[in-house]
Amino acid sequence: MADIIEVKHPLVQHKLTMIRNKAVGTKDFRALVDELAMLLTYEASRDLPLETVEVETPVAVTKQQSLAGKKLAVVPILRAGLGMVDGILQLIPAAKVGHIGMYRDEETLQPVEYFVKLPDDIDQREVLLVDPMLATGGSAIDGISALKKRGATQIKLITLVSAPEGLKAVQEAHPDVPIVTASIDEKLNNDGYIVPGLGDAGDRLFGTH
Ligand SMILES: O=P(O)(O)OC[C@H]1O[C@H](OP(=O)(O)OP(=O)(O)O)[C@H](O)[C@@H]1O
Ligand SMILES: O=c1cc[nH]c(=O)[nH]1
Ligand SMILES: [Mg+2]
Repeated sequence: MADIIEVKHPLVQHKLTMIRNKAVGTKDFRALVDELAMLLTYEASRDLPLETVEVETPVAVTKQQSLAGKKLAVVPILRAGLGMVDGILQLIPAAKVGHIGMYRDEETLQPVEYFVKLPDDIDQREVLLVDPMLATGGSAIDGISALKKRGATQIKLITLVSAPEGLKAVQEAHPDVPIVTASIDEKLNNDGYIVPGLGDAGDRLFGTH
C-alpha cells in the first residue's frame, strides 16, 4: 500500500489555515493555493532520481547531483485543480500539462467526466494528479482510472484538504498511488463537504457560486 503523507510543515499549515477562513477573497485564495501547491510539490518530488554530473565552478571542477532528466506531467482535475498548476510549474517548468474535466453531481455526489486531454507520452511520465479537495474520493478515483486507462503507471495524487473517508476509498481503489496532502480533516458532512474544510474550492478560486 502506497503512503499517505500529511505535510505538517509550518508554512503549509499557516497558509492552509489562511485559506480556510471564509473572509479570504478570490485574489488571496488563488495566490495561497498556488503557494501551497508549490510547497506540497517539494514533498511529492522528494524521491525524484538524481545523476552525477560534472560542473565547473569559479574555483574547481566538481562532480555534483542533478535531476536525472525524469519526465513529469502535471494533471489538474478541473476546475479547482487548475489553481495548483502554476505553482507546480514554477518548480518543474519542463513538466507537460494534461487536463481532466470532472464535476461532482450535487445530488448523487458521483463524478461526471467531461474532458480528458493528456500528453501523448503519458505512459512514460511520472504524473502528478492535482486537486485541492478530496472528499468522497470519487473524483480522484476516476481521475486516476482515466490516467491508467491511457497508460500512466506512475501516479501521485496531491491534494490540499482530504477527508478520511475519501483517503480510504482512494487507497482501496488504487493502492499503488501515494497521496500527499496538507491536511487530513475530520469528516464529510451530509452534503459531502469536508469538515472543517474550506468550502467549495472551485467557487472560491473562480469567484462563482
Ligand atoms: O472527492 P469528491 O467527493 O469527488 O469531491 C471532490 C471534488 O469536488 C470538487 O470539484 P467540483 O465537483 O466542485 O467541480 P469544480 O472544481 O468544477 O467546482 C473538487 O475540486 C474535487 O474535484
Ligand atoms: O468540501 C468540499 C468537497 C468537495 N469539493 C469541494 O470543493 N469542497
Ligand atoms: Mg466545485
